[in-house]
Amino acid sequence: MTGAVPRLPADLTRLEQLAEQRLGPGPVGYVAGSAGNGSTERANRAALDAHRIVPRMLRDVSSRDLRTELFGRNLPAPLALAPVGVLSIMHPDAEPAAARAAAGEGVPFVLSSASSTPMEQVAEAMGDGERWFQLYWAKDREVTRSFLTRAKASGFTALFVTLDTPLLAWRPRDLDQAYLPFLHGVGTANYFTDPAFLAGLAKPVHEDPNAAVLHFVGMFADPGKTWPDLAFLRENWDGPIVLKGILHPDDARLAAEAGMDGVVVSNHGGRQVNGSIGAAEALPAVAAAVGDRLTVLFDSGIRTGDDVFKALALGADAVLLGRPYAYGLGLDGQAGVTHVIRSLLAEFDLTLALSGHRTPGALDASALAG
Ligand SMILES: Cc1cc2nc3c(=O)[nH]c(=O)nc-3n(C[C@H](O)[C@H](O)[C@H](O)COP(=O)(O)O)c2cc1C
Ligand SMILES: O=C(O)C(=O)c1ccccc1
Repeated sequence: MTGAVPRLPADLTRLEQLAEQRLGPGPVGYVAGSAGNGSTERANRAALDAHRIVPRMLRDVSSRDLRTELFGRNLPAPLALAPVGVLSIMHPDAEPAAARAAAGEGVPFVLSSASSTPMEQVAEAMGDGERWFQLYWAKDREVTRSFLTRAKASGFTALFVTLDTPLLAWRPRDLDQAYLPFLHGVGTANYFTDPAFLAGLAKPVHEDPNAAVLHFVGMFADPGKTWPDLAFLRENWDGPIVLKGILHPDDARLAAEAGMDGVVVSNHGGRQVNGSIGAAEALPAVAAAVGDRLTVLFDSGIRTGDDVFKALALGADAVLLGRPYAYGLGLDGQAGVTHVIRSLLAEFDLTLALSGHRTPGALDASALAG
């Protein structure tokens, strides 16, 4: 044995508890926490657990192929890392470390608008690794336009527009601990380096950092947006656009009508509308409504390889992973994220094989009971 950090467990569901033991209560509380009394976070798990896999036998699973095409890109597996803001609260290496781990495995990294590292630096850390940019759609149109220009110039190929966070939800853990990272300027890196954002400040950031943070809090998202506003994004982004936070099949249809390329069926990991439907409960109806027209991605509650299997069987083309990689980062930096990606995909590959399937595309509802 070398080094002080023990190997991370093969059972990824143990990471949250380990992170609680080894990292500070504020940061871990922020990542692990959810909205309200946590009933939607529990519903996410219950919705996945309610389905059971019904394995098939004698189907020659000696070789499997996890490769998946998304938005015209050939990926090694139906997996990407979800946009998670403020990652420097987990580890000083933050987004560049997580992004390097993703790039090393060929897995796309979705960079949050609220990252603790400017997008240009994350892009540089990734080399030619596949990167997608998550947009918090700001009130200030020039900031949005500038973000799109910067993201394009930095090699981000797809745009993920998060619709479920026009306001931050009531999150009791953060309120009780008085822990809100962005009030200390964490998560503002893309804004504080943006000429359009800086132009909106009365004084430079170093002269009045509190005013700059308050300006960020007041403008990073916009509860006034409606469906016709998507035309602005379509005009200013020539790559794929994916709407994140879709739960209703009618919203998925509206996304298709607005010329979008995909949706992420997600409730933000239970961090926004407490009391809302478990994300996996919403997946079949969304896939039935738009699966032939749009790429359907899924997140919220994925913890194991069998969860990936179930999401694909319920109609997703691929999944995003949120909290588990943030814990991996917190516990062991880039190596921790690599561990999480490899473990999840190895378990998924074995679940696929042992259930009698060779490719992700072979999965449908007939693989499940319940
Ligand atoms: C600490 C934290 C920060 C997040 N920040 C963002 C963000 O900046 N943008 C976004 O679209 N989603 C954000 N999310 C939501 C994730 O992209 C994803 O939807 C969610 O974590 C998936 O659920 P899971 O954590 O159960 O895998 C965040 C989630 C966490 C836990
Ligand atoms: O915490 C979150 O879920 C989130 O989406 C967010 C929003 C703004 C800043 C940092 C994270």
